[in-house]
Amino acid sequence: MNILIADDDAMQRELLGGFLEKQGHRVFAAADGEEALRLFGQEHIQLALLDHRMPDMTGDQVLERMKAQNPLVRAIMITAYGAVSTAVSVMKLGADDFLEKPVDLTQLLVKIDALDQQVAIADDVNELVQAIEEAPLPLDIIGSSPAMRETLSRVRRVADSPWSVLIQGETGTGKELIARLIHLLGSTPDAPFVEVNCAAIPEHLFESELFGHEKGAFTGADRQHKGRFEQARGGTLFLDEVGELPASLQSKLLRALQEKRISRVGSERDIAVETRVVAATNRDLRTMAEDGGFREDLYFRLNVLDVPLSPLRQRREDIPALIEHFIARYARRPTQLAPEALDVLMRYHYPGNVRELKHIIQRTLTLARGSRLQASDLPDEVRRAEPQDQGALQERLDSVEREMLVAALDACDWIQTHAADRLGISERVLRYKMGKYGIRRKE
Ligand SMILES: Nc1ncnc2c1ncn2[C@@H]1O[C@H](COP(=O)(O)OP(=O)(O)OP(=O)(O)O)[C@@H](O)[C@H]1O
Repeated sequence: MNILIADDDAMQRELLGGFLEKQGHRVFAAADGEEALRLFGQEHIQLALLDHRMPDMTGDQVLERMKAQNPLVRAIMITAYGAVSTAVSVMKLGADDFLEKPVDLTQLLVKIDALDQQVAIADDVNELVQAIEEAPLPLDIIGSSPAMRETLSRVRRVADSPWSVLIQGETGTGKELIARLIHLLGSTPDAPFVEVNCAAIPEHLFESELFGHEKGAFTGADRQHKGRFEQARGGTLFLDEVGELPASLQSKLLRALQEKRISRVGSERDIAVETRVVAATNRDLRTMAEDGGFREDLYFRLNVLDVPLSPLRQRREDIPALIEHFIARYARRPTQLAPEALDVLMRYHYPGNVRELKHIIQRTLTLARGSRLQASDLPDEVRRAEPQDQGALQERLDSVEREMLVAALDACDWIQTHAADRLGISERVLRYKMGKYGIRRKE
């Protein structure tokens, strides 16, 4: 096993390390929490032996962070002699076992043996997860920022299920692309992917567009017509801009989703439709549902699984790769980007997100004279855009947050559990934020 020992006592590290190495394990030793976390990030650690009391962090704080990176890591906490209550609490926090100091080496071996099987299972699961996360995507989707990686990992997890998915993000963030990806990674990638833009279809045509109609159902219905629901049978129906769906149709859509049956306009007959629904919106559908602008039951039906997409200005790390991608796709000859042009593009705030960046590159490629795109080739509104004063914004947000925390604590007589409840956050998050802003009760 690869075992990490974290203990500020050098003698203890050497004693345990030497002993475990003799048993055939690979040992990594750390003198404090920070070093332990660094090693954990670099090495494939299967078991951690953590001293509960270290100068910079407690063992359970270290373990909590390790678990955030790899929830299946195994850990034995080493506590002071007689500290049974600590031992119980560290087990609650996710350690598999504990040992009291001075560590009895025979007992240590017994405990490690007991964890052997679990380590093997954890390794298998991690390998599987990694293979899924790293499999190539069937579409060209650029994004290695943490936000985009999180989105893509979520997509991989939800794609294979039959449940409805709601993709939420500003205009141009790639919602349609993600919907197609969900379809292609799903269980019926060869079945149809049918799109309906709920904002583009006039209300009076909507029902027949979605559910179809029989010949003679209304004036002008000179032929039978299959609706998009039926066309998407066995595959995916993508409801774009679902927030724009008129109220009268929301209930009809809800019925179709609940009963998995539709009827064409002008027909009494029900038709069974096994269609997966993926919806997208740039509106805040939850607030709309709360305010009565969107049926709440339909919102819950659509939002069984949700995939949020961040605006491009919140994942600027993706901009260079996206530019490269669009240049490769649209340039007619080898083209480069001058560093000053990249600077300008990195600073711009992209209200139209990735679509806007794509249009900027297309436009610049058409108008630029040389094979090197200069800052002066970029559209005026991009060059002239005020740099986003992120520092100032963050400062304002922080000061508002701090004020809210203090007000809640004051109102609750500084009882943290109550204040956390009032703010709708966990007590742990409250404590973290109090630490961050140095909030202490005034004497
Ligand atoms: N991560 C990405 N990698 C590559 N291309 C992207 C990415 N995200 C978006 N695009 C491209 O940007 C354009 C806009 O994407 P898309 O139409 O999916 O956005 P949307 O969120 O559905 O927009 P709207 O809300 O206006 O319907 C498309 O040409 C798409 O291919």
